[in-house]
Amino acid sequence: MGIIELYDVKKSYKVAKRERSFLKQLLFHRYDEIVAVQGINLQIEVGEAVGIIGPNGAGKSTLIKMMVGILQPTAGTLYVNSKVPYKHRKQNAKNIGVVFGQRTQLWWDLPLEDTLKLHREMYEIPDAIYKRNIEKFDKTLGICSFWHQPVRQLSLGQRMKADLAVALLHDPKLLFLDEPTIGLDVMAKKQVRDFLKSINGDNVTIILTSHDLKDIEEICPRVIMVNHGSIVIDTSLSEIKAKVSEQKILVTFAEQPKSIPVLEGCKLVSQEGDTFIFQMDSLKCSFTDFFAAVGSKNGIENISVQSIDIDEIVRKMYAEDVQ
Ligand SMILES: Nc1ncnc2c1ncn2[C@@H]1O[C@H](COP(=O)(O)OP(=O)(O)OP(=O)(O)O)[C@@H](O)[C@H]1O
Repeated sequence: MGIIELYDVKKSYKVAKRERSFLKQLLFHRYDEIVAVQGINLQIEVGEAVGIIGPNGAGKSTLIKMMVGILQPTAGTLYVNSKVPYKHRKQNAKNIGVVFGQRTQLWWDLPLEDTLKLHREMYEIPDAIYKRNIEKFDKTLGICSFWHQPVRQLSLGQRMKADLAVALLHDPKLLFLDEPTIGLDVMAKKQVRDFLKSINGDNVTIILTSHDLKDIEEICPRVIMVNHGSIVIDTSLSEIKAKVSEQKILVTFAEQPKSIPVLEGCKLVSQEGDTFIFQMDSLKCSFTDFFAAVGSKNGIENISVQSIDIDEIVRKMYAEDVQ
């Protein structure tokens, strides 16, 4: 059995319908139904690191909230650690860690030290494990350098590190993260990503949602793309990249080009200084065709090929509403 299993899970929200007249609004309580998740089947095994991506409003947070036990599915069955999360919220909480980048579990006016000690009491963490974990988090995240500072004084990066320490203090085997690197600088992002990779190496299963695809690319071998409440892709980012047949060709001409030929499957997209940037679909146009057409009209000084950036690929997939 997987650590997470979903069978035809659905979730819809009821929102009060806005009536045209105030009287109608007062007298009738009518509702609209928003379907956030529609019939998802999914299995995640122990030790996996899975990235959940999708455009705004796709249903990612709703999906995670059901796994965490905050929300009850409207239909279908969902198991986390063989338990139904919303029915066994306390027990589920003992086995999972949760980090929501936009919110914090830390006590705002207390130093980090006090939140961690409170957490130790709540989760009945033995002293030896508490000590071992604090040492580990200090070594990897440097938490002791801001140990005595009230949380409200911490920088965003320090707060995220503190949140990770709190979420993992009780040694959960499953960690949920929603936008863990939002607002962090490049150094802090790297530290958080390295840390997550290392705990995944220690067999902690990771479920991560992020709009920063570098998080996904670095941490998650498996990627699930959600759109309109359904899973539209379940694969790896390298698979997604491999399926994309488009490439960027950067050309510097020996002198100002006389004319740029029109070629099927290849278009000039921009120019940066002396460099002309073409986008070529290798299914429609070969490199030889490109070279023959463009190079025969103008002398080429330098040419290089770049694969399309992952952000660009996924942005395009969202825009095309992939099915
Ligand atoms: N509490 C709620 N009440 C009513 N509708 C909701 C509620 N929460 C979410 N929704 C709706 O459900 C749909 C899915 O929302 P959800 O927050 O799960 O998407 P998301 O993929 O996490 O989006 P984002 O990337 O912007 O965080 C959206 O249409 C949203 O408006």
